[in-house]
Amino acid sequence: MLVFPNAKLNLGLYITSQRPDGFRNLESVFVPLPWTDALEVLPVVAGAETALALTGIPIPGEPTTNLCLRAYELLKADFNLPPVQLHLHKVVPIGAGLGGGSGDAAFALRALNDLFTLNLPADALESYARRLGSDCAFFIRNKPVFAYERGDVFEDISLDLTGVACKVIYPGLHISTAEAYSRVQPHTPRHELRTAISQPLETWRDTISNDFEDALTPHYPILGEIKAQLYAAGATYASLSGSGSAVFGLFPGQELPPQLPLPSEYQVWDGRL
Ligand SMILES: C[C@](O)(CO)[C@H](O)COP(=O)(O)OP(=O)(O)OC[C@H]1O[C@@H](n2ccc(N)nc2=O)[C@H](O)[C@@H]1O
Ligand SMILES: Nc1ncnc2c1ncn2[C@@H]1O[C@H](COP(=O)(O)OP(=O)(O)OP(=O)(O)O)[C@@H](O)[C@H]1O
Repeated sequence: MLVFPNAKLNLGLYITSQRPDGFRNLESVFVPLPWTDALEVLPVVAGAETALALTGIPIPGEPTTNLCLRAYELLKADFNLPPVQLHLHKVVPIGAGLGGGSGDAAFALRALNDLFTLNLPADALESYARRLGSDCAFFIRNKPVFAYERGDVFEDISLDLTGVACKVIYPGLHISTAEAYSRVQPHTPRHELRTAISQPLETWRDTISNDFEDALTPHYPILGEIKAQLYAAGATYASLSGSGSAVFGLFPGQELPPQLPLPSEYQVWDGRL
């Protein structure tokens, strides 16, 4: 079985309070971003052991800690799964605020559920996904939502950005999620995100922000420079995604986002949502 785990964008992100479990409560709108890895999950021949092959962008850390394998182990603990051969081809930048690893984990759960006919409903898959990371649960249903608590509890919203031209720029700066959180002091959101997101996209520049962006930009000025470049190129809305360092711009009404003169080492995704 071959699947294509996508990334996500955060439209607005507010860190509202510290939780007793060490995590923070947040409010954000998540939307799928069709920048994808490729993941193959195959049952192996009798006698062979579970293995993971990795190609594409190198992933820091031991392959045994890869979220795809952790997803398999989680289900194997509850179901009698046979060994599998996994192949992950990594394309989505890591440490970018795009949820790349989380998408891999959630798509691995979904693929194993389908391949071995476990018949787990979405609620059950979300519970497994939450155990692998805060962002993982979003990728089970993989549709625009308002997210709260750890970013893993969802409310439906009527937001349709299908076809909107989008540019995502990753400047090669790996910002660890834990470091990013440590730089933000939780506070009451500046805007009511559910109300703001329901207003026309043209208003978002003044009403939707990302607390990580405010906290990280003074330390990493390049983030502000990329955002300014996107607005100068005609973006209607631009922001850091999640805890960065990827910055995106939305260009509604345009066939494709404009080309920008960017350093060749930057990773860029151009397309339509
Ligand atoms: C920044 C976001 O990408 C926004 O969608 C997510 O909140 C990050 O989610 P994630 O990468 O799945 O993060 P996790 O693997 O669950 O947690 C990594 C670290 O981030 C911090 N963390 C994460 C989520 C959260 N709601 N509060 C936190 O304080 C914790 O220090 C945790 O140890
Ligand atoms: N399949 C995977 N893809 C990417 N990173 C993985 C994967 N499996 C495990 N990891 C580990 O997770 C770390 C990246 O997590 P991190 O949260 O920084 O980035 P991310 O998942 O790409 O997106 P985000 O920044 O939105 O959380 C890597 O350093 C790596 O050790």
